[in-house]
Amino acid sequence: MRDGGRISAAIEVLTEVETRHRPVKMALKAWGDASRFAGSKDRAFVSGLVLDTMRRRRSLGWRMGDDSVRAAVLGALAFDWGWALDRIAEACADEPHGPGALTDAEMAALAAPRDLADAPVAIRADIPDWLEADFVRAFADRAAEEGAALSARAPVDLRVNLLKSDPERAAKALAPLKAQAAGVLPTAFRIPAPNPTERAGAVETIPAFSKGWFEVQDLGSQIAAACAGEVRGKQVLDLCAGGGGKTLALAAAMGSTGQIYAYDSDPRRLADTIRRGDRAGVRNLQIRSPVNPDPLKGLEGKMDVVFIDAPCTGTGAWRRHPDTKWRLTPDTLAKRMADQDLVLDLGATFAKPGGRIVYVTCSVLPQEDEDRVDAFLARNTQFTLKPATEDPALARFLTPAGHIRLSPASTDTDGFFVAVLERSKA
Ligand SMILES: C[S@@+](CC[C@H](N)C(=O)[O-])C[C@H]1O[C@@H](n2cnc3c(N)ncnc32)[C@H](O)[C@@H]1O
Repeated sequence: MRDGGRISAAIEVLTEVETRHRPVKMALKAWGDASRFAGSKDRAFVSGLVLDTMRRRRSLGWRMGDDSVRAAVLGALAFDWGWALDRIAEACADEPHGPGALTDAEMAALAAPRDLADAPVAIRADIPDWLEADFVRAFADRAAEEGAALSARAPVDLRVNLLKSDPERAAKALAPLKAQAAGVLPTAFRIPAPNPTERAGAVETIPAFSKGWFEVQDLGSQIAAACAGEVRGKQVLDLCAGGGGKTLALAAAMGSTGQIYAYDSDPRRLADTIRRGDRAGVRNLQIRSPVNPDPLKGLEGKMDVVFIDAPCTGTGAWRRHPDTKWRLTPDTLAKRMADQDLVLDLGATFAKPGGRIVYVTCSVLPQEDEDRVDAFLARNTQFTLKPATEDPALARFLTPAGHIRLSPASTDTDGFFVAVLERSKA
């Protein structure tokens, strides 16, 4: 495909997403299925342009002085991809597949865009208006900067699985992917975000991946799992195990000692945990599926650690799922907050005296983070707040209140929140 056709395809997909409220993944797949002539480079171009436009949808509209999909796509080419005006004009005017010649207004906007510094915080942060107050509450005068960082492309992070490998051997295996040690944790590696239109190296194609030497896991998620502290020989319940990202990190930290129980209210999600656990060489995992009666029977009051990777709005992962940013509603946020209260109260029943709850969200919204913890502590007086980590390497991420708060702008990770709550010994 020529560039004009690719740009038209991106406009078509985004229009589908915005007018018919289709998830971007589905709209891209539908376009791909209907465009058998499109090669892998075309597909990477179109999906890259669609996602980059979605990431900065509002600020692109502001800079172009035009909120249309077409203007935002043209803005993404100019301001994010660094295309010169001539190149954009030529591609757009390319008959018969280009999206049509640039108008005078488009040329003027591309040549001299409006200054983003004059825009309201929600536009500079590239967030819906209704979330501006929450971002200001979370980040004060850095709200726009944090929102902008959540609108960038994300790197691919990997966790070396110590049950199967070690950082030195994994580094050699990962060399073809240009992965570098990420710092902070010795097991964390990072492949930088690819340039626009470039395809990221496929981690799954490295032979060491099928051998279970490493997992794809954001550094923030790895730090959150590390907040469980010393887990060797312990009884650990991963109450919201989902596809098993944290379960596997916890199991590796346990070094096949003690016992880890993985539960999720959605049994389909646990299927991945079983498969991934096998590949990773995990030997101390018990799946507690809700398809069985009373799946958590026998664990009440016995756990050293109850890990709660709570259902949340996922605002901290907007770099990876930019369409969820525009689909989020106050109603969904309220539902997630109710879910969080529920899983915290449920989790409390499994902590033994002196045991800990590790409460994690991948959201930066205080209503899902500090507020849920405060509400829990008010309801459950036998729990007290502890510093979220005792690891000196992670202490720099602690807030004055003792929580961990991570975000792309401040810690170069996805957005995460961690709080540790300890049950009294009596
Ligand atoms: C953030 S995701 C978990 C991600 C997973 N821990 C990982 O690292 O890959 C939250 C999970 O909570 C589960 N969930 C929601 N409500 C729940 C409940 N009441 N009890 C247990 N799990 C619940 C969801 O099905 C979802 O899989």
